[in-house]
Amino acid sequence: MQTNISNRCATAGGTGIKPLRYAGGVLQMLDQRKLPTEEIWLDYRDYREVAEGIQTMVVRGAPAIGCAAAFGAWFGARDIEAEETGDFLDRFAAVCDHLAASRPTAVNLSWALQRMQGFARNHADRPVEQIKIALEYEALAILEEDERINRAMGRHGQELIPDPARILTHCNAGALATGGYGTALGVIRAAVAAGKQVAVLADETRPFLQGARLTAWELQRDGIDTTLICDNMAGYLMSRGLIDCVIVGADRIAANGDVANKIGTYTVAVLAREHRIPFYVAAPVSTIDLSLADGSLIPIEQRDRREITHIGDIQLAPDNIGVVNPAFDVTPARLVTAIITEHGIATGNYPVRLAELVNCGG
Ligand SMILES: CSC[C@H]1O[C@H](OP(=O)(O)O)[C@H](O)[C@@H]1O
Repeated sequence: MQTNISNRCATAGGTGIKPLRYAGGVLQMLDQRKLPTEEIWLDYRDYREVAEGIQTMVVRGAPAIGCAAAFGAWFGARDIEAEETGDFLDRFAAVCDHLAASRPTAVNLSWALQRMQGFARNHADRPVEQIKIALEYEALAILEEDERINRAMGRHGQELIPDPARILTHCNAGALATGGYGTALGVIRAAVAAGKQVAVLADETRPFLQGARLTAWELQRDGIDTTLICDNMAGYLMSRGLIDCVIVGADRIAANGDVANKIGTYTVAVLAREHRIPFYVAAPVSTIDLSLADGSLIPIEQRDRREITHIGDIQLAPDNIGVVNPAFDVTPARLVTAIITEHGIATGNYPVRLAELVNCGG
C-alpha cells in the first residue's frame, strides 16, 4: 500500500469532500484518522487491506464503508482465478464475508456486499472474466449513486429546518461518512443552499472525536458557521434555549424506527425530548433493515479500550482500568421526530412508513 500525501483534498465547491477516489484500478481513501491536521490519501488494491482500512477507521461512516467495501469486493473478485462460474461465486462469497466482518453495526456494509454478490449471481450465465469487469462498474455505480441519494435526502430534509436554525449534530454524518455531500450534514448543506441562516453546534463525540476532528473540519471548509462543543454541554445549551433542532445520521434503522447511531446519540435524543426539541435522523433507505423488528436486535460494535484510555499517544486513564467501549447505541423510535430519506420523510407510524420508503425505491 502506497501513501500519497496531498496538500489538499478534492473539494467539490462547498458540497463537501469526497473521501473515496477510484481510478485505474486503485481506490484512494482519505485517512480520516489523521484529520484535521493532515490530509493523507492511502492507495488500496487488495480486499484484505480495504477490510483493514474499514476496521481501523481510515474510512468510516455507514455509507462510506459500504462504498469502500464494494471496491474491496471488486478487488477480491479480480484476483480470483476460477474457470467455472460456480467456483468463482463461492470464492467471491468468501471475499465478501471477510469484508462484512470488518464492522458489524452499519447495515450499509452488508447491503453493498449483498448487492455486489447479487449482481454477480444475476450474471452467472456469462464467462467469469465478464462478470469481473461488470463488478468494477457496479462498485463505481454504488459510489456515484451515493452522492445523488444524499442530495435528494438534503432536498427533503431541509424543509424541516427552521430559518434561522441553531442545529446540534453528533458524530460525523457528513461528506466524509459517505460518497459525498453527507446525510445529516447534507440536510444542513441543503438548508444553507436554500438561503436559510444556519449555525451548527457540533458535539465533539468522544471517544473517536468524529465531531471535533471531522464535522468541524468539513463544515469549516464549506464556510458553514460551526461551533464545537463538548458532549456534556448539549443539555446545558438546550436548557438555555440555544438549540432549535438536532440532526444525526444512522448506522442501522430497525423496522419499527429504532435507530442505531454513534454512542451518545441516545443521550442527545433523551435531552431533546426533555426540552421539546425536534430530533431528526437522516439516512438512505439502504440503512433501514426491515429484517430486524426492533433495535434490540441490532449488533453493537465493541471497540478497543485504547480509544478511551488514550488520545493518540497521550494516556488519559490509569493502566489496567476497566473500560467499556460500545461504538453505538440505540435510540427508540418514540424519541425520533422524523426519519429523512432520499425517497421522503417518515414522521411516525414507522413500521408502515419505513417499509413504504424502502419499497418505493425498489
Ligand atoms: C452517514 S452515517 C455516519 C455514521 O457513522 C458514524 O459511525 P463511525 O464513525 O463509527 O463509522 C456515526 O454513527 C455516524 O452517524
